[in-house]
Amino acid sequence: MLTEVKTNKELKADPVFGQLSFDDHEQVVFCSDKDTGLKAIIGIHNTTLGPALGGTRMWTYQNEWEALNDVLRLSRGMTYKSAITGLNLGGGKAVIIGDAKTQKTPELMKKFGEYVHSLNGRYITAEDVGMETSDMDLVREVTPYVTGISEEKGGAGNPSPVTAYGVFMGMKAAAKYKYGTDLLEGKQVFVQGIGHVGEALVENLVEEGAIVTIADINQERLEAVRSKYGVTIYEGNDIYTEKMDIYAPCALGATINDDTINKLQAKVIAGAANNQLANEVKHGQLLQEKGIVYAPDFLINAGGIINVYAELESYNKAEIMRKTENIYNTTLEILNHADVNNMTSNQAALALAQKRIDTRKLENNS
Ligand SMILES: NC(=O)c1ccc[n+]([C@@H]2O[C@H](COP(=O)([O-])OP(=O)(O)OC[C@H]3O[C@@H](n4cnc5c(N)ncnc54)[C@H](O)[C@@H]3O)[C@@H](O)[C@H]2O)c1
Repeated sequence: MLTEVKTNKELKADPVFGQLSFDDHEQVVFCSDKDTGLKAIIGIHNTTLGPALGGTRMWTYQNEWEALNDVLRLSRGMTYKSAITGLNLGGGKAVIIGDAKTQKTPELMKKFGEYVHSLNGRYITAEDVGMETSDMDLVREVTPYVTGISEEKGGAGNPSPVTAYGVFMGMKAAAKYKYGTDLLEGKQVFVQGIGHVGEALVENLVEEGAIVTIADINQERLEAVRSKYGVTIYEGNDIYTEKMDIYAPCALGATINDDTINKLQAKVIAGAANNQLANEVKHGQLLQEKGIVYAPDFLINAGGIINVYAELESYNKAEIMRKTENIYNTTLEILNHADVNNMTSNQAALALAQKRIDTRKLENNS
């Protein structure tokens, strides 16, 4: 085995604890297995409200820094998502470095499951980008600490349609706040990313009579969704400059950034992607100044976690949908709270979530 000592200059300073996104994570676990090619990172941000639950993402990260930053940002987001949704869950997330299309094997998934199991339930996994319910079924073979498994195996099934319904509810609430009506009929909505959630959102929007344009990097999916729902495929070069009422980011995060924010034509942003604001404080504030209503991502995309939580708490589909529909009320509450207290919607949502965590911490310590 070869090892190498690097100088301080060659080593980037404070790669884990020093990252801004580290934000007091309780635990970060690096998982590696030579035989299956597994390279994964599990982030456990906070377990005050319960075990850290969050999906596993498999993605072709440019480098390990990007993967680490992603898992830290995502697991922190899960803490606030569960807190604001009223679930007794903490925040965690996992990333697997690699191409889900070519590198994901049953052996790799089971090895990953063994790492999840080694945490004894402090972290419970589920699916995220690059994962299917069948992958969670494989993980289930080696650990009980997994949700999002198929209905045949006793799970609540694919959470994506429920996530999409919650996003739809959040979008309607944001429209109500901006336009005085939550009817989306006739509204120009751009859905960026028409994967599991994006497609189901398109279905909800088309049913309501919205004018939907879709964008994706996968041409096959674009054609399939167009022919199924009769929507328009975006053919331009820069979606951010297009005239639209509502922008629904349903691909990856950080699409609201220094580059895009000044071009954005939408009056409402409501989508499924996690961590849409590249910088929560700066970009949240810029959106507010531009009069763009931002429905916080971690608030409106909670349908999926409500769905998988049902597997732990044994509640039924009707209860899942009732809780998800309530995202409408919470979004309106947050937008009004932000307005009255002169804060951004993201800050208002974070504050409400943090309050619940702080209260529980006090109870736990007393
Ligand atoms: N699945 C859920 O229940 C759930 C729950 C909460 C949050 N989310 C978040 O919602 C987003 C979508 O999740 P999903 O399950 O639909 O994932 P998915 O992998 O099924 O779909 C993502 C889609 O985005 C497309 N895409 C990737 N990069 C793109 C780009 N630059 N421009 C346009 N399209 C691009 C992909 O081709 C794919 O079709 C993710 O950010 C995920 O973390 C999902």
